[in-house]
Amino acid sequence: MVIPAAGSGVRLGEPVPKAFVDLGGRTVLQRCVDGLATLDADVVVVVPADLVDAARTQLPDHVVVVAGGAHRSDSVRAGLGAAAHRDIVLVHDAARPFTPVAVFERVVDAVRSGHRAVVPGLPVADTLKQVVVASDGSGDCELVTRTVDRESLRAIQTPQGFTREALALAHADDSGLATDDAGLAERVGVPVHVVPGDPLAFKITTPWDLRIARDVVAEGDHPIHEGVTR
Ligand SMILES: Nc1ccn([C@@H]2O[C@H](COP(=O)(O)OP(=O)(O)OP(=O)(O)O)[C@@H](O)[C@H]2O)c(=O)n1
Ligand SMILES: C[C@](O)(CO)[C@H](O)COP(=O)(O)O
Repeated sequence: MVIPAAGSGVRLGEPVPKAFVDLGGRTVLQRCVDGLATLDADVVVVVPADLVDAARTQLPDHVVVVAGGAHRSDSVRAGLGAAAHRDIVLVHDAARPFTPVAVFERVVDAVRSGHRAVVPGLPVADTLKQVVVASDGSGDCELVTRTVDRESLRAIQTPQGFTREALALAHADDSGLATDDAGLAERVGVPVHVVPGDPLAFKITTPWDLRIARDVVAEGDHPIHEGVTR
């Protein structure tokens, strides 16, 4: 499994890169790795180059740590270069530290059942509108051009699971960039299937997300805490 954790967390705005932000005495990255303890997985963590040594001291010895790149896709490729040769490879954001084990199991089961690329996703709850910059002098307002049919939309999470062949194909162009690995797979014609995600697999992206994450830790009521080393 590859854990991209080399982002800087611009939208979060903390003084340290997002994976190294404290969540109740453990970093985001440590909590993410803790949550994998019951899974049979070889773990490669990808961190900013100047934090490789720090990550090695903070993580269990069996975790391989490598330096990432400028974009998420570059970091994933760096991780793949150090990953064990498994038939199924998962890519999972460090920034989703509370992802329940059941989501990993759903993704892996779907790949085992014959799908080459599988992602967890949730229905979209909000009404979605497409906008353009208003050109009628209405100041900061944007102009709605249409309301999007949300019934066919899914908000996609990680872990994303692939056959080794499909993920290698997705990353064969080593300059390919996308916000997720499934996006690269789609581009090369790999069918991507969606299984149910979980609200606890939310990504810590903004200060609001960090606040929720700290509440989750303080309440200690999330399922991954059951039987998992904290
Ligand atoms: N060059 C990068 C960019 C992102 N990531 C990782 O990819 C995951 C999802 O990325 P995101 O949440 O967008 O993280 P950041 O890029 O850090 O966020 P921002 O865009 O706000 O800077 C995170 O675990 C992040 O550390 C990475 O390994 N290497
Ligand atoms: C991989 C990802 O977390 C799936 O939702 C997401 O695409 C990462 O990119 P973002 O730009 O941080 O949303």
